[in-house]
Amino acid sequence: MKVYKSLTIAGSDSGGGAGIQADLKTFQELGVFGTSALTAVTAQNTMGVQDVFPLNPDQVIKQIHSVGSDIGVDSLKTGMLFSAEIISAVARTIREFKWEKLVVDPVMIAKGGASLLQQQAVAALKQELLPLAMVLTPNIPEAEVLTGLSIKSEEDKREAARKLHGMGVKNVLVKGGHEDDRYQATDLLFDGDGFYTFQSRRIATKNTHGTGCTFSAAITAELAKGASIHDAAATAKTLIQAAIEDDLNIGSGHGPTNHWAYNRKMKLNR
Ligand SMILES: Nc1ncnc2c1ncn2[C@@H]1O[C@H](COP(=O)(O)OP(=O)(O)OP(=O)(O)O)[C@@H](O)[C@H]1O
Ligand SMILES: Cc1ncc(CO)c(N)n1
Repeated sequence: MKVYKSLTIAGSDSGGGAGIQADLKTFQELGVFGTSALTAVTAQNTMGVQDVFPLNPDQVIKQIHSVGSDIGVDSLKTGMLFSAEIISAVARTIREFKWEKLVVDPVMIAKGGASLLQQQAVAALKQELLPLAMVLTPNIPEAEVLTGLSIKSEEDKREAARKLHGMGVKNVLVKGGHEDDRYQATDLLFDGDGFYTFQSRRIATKNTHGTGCTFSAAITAELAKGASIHDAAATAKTLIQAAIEDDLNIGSGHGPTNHWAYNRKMKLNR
């Protein structure tokens, strides 16, 4: 049996809903062996981020080398990277290993408003990491920071996606979770040629902690198995919909989604 492997380079969420924990659970749900390189430890729960302890770039790089030199990497994703120094070191290492199936989730701010990326690191993200990305998955506020555009309409989303593609990203997937739409959650993919939308019913819930991490981890796992970006995005959208729908209601703030809901839903639909 061929074993597919995905690596996540991201922060730890002690609350288990986002970051490395969400990524590994999602890889598992999609039948992919998950490995990780931690960039930071956060003390975090459904109420917010209580503290952030970044690792130094050498500590991050050593973990990536340990995984890359022995276990192997079919695809990888980045999440919380925190500083320009970590971004530069990670970009250098990805170039060294010549990994191509890279999903960059440009994590900037946690739900409660805590900063997961230093402001001065945005330039490094744009210059060093975006040109290596096979897929970039910004939410609307992240797409605004990266492009300097204000995104209010579907056409604005398209313009932002075109601009990000111009920065060297092969496929741009602008997520619609933050949109002011009561009925639909619509994600937009631009592959350099055409636009594709992935739409679902918007679920009325406060328990959406880690949706972005889970969504980009699902894309990463599907790419490892050889899926096209279009198919990977479709699977990720189905998985995140099932995970949000199956409300766990953990904690008293923004709770996590259910990372094992997808397979159960697929079995029921069979
Ligand atoms: N209430 C909702 N109902 C259905 N789908 C949703 C909802 N909120 C988000 N999504 C979907 O979840 C995925 C992640 O989108 P979102 O824009 O919330 O990412 P994010 O802001 O990076 O998440 P986070 O920072 O909380 O991890 C997208 O596919 C989006 O359409
Ligand atoms: C560690 C970590 N990564 C990403 C996010 C974004 O959801 C978070 N809240 N925490």
